[in-house]
Amino acid sequence: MSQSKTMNRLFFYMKRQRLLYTGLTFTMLLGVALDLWIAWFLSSVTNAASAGEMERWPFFIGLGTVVLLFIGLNSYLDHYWKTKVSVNIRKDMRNDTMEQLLKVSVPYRDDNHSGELLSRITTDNQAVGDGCGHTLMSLIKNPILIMASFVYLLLIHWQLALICLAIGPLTVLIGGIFGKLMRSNTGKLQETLGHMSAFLQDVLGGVAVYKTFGLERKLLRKFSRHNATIVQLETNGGKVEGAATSVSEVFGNLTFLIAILVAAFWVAKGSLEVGAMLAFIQLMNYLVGPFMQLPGQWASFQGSLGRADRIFSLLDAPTEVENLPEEGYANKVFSSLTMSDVIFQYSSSSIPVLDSVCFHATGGEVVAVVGASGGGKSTLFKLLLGFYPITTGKISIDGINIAEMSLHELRGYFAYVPQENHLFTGTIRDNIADGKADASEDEIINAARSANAYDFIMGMEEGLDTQVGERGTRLSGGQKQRISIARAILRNAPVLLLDEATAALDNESERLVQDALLKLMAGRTTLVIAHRLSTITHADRILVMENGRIVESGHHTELMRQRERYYQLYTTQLQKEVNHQEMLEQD
Ligand SMILES: Nc1ncnc2c1ncn2[C@@H]1O[C@H](COP(=O)(O)OP(=O)(O)OP(=O)(O)O)[C@@H](O)[C@H]1O
Repeated sequence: MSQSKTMNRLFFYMKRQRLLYTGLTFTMLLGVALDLWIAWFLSSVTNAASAGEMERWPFFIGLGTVVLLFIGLNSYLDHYWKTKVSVNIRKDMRNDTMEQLLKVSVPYRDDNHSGELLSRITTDNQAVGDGCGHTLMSLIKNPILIMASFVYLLLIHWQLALICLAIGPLTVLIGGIFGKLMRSNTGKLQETLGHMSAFLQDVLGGVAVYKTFGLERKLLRKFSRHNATIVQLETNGGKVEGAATSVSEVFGNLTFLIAILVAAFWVAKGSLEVGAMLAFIQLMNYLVGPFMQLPGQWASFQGSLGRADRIFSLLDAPTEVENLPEEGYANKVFSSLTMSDVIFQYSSSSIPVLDSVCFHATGGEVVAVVGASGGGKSTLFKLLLGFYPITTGKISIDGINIAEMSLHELRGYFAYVPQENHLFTGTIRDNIADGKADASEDEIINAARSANAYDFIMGMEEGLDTQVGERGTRLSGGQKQRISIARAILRNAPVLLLDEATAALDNESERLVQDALLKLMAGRTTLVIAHRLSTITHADRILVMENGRIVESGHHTELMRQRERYYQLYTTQLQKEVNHQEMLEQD
């Protein structure tokens, strides 16, 4: 994104803080005036001292005290308002980024690691906020202070003032060169930090795997590589900043020294008062100091613009919806679902994952989808949920093409129990209540009871208020599943999408989960991806999927009679279970 475009977009956020910026303009101008006043004060006191005018001392003391109070108050407001501007802009951007993260399409999420996206809302957001507060205000104040000091210097001694001004073009040049270098370095640094945070998220989420596989050293080595790149880029940044500072310091101090020597020469010649020379030195600080700071500040602001680019590229990402849907909405009526000749392929692949898929399900039916791994079963669910647009064919619910429905309306038909039950950090109550907005206590308890979760919840010290931990790590697999089922019960949507868990549970836990599922399925149309075929022998219809095609369809007995693909799958699995049982008995 071009720099002016980024600035324009940032300006949109800054405009909302116009009151604070107005206040900051006032404190900035007052700050400049107070700085100049110090120079004037220095000159007046020195000249009065040289002239022996001691009677003016009470006036100087009184004035100095009042102005000091002003300086204190102004400095407080200036600092506070800069921080407030930065905090407010960060808050607005964080909200927009979070809203966008919730709206982006599933394909976009497939292509972008969550850790990487996370850094946009954390470190990038921080840097942009800082850029719009302290850095930006210094970038505006410094040239004003430089100009005001220059005018004052002109009034004192125009030849000296012109010598001081020689530093100006040089600083602009340094700022231009180093600012560009800094922006490019910051961009690379952010990218690497993003990769590192993605890596960290993966590692922290896989504690059991890295501990049992002994991957600690390997992960540390990988982390060290990210770390080394960061060190390299930060060191480069330090070099660029250091070079900018040192070049501007050398030239700044050179100008300062030349001007002082020339001023002292004119004092010696009698064409400049000592007081004026002191004021001159003070003003030189206001002129040279800001000039020297400008390249660094400009470089830092460029860095913030680089971070803003990253946030805006996320804000521009394709979204599924314009507005976030209403919370916990579920349709109550459903009569039929039809998939006709659906062909679908993921953008990253050239082969269709689903190929001419057709099926029909009516209200109250249980349809099981079975087949070898990678056959396209989960993809079928993802298409029904509208996660990806289909390439060819049609999916309709109650006779309406889902492409013509809002995603909100479409998803209102479904309750989803995924294979890996995702619980959000919070209490058991919060997680169950996610099924329905404003669920009452009774509704939550009834859902927990129907899901066979109530007894174990009440057995816990804090009952429904028990914290589930990160992604539910404080609960067992079966407990998580039952909470997930309770959430789906509370949602009370007419179609249930059930991705049967492959993880084996012990017999008792399995019985409780199966019983909870039967209660959840009662009165609902259910599409179930089944991995253990023994659980779906009573399904109204079984679809056998292979390489993206439905190769067989019918009732269990019918398919067994045909002795084809389903028969093979079923008997193979049955044989495996028998072998497993025999092994256990021998042990
Ligand atoms: N987001 C994605 N992007 C690209 N390809 C994908 C994506 N998700 C799945 N696939 C591919 O699509 C194919 C079907 O995957 P899918 O998850 O639908 O299979 P499945 O039948 O549910 O398998 P399983 O029983 O192992 O869960 C696989 O080859 C998989 O690699």
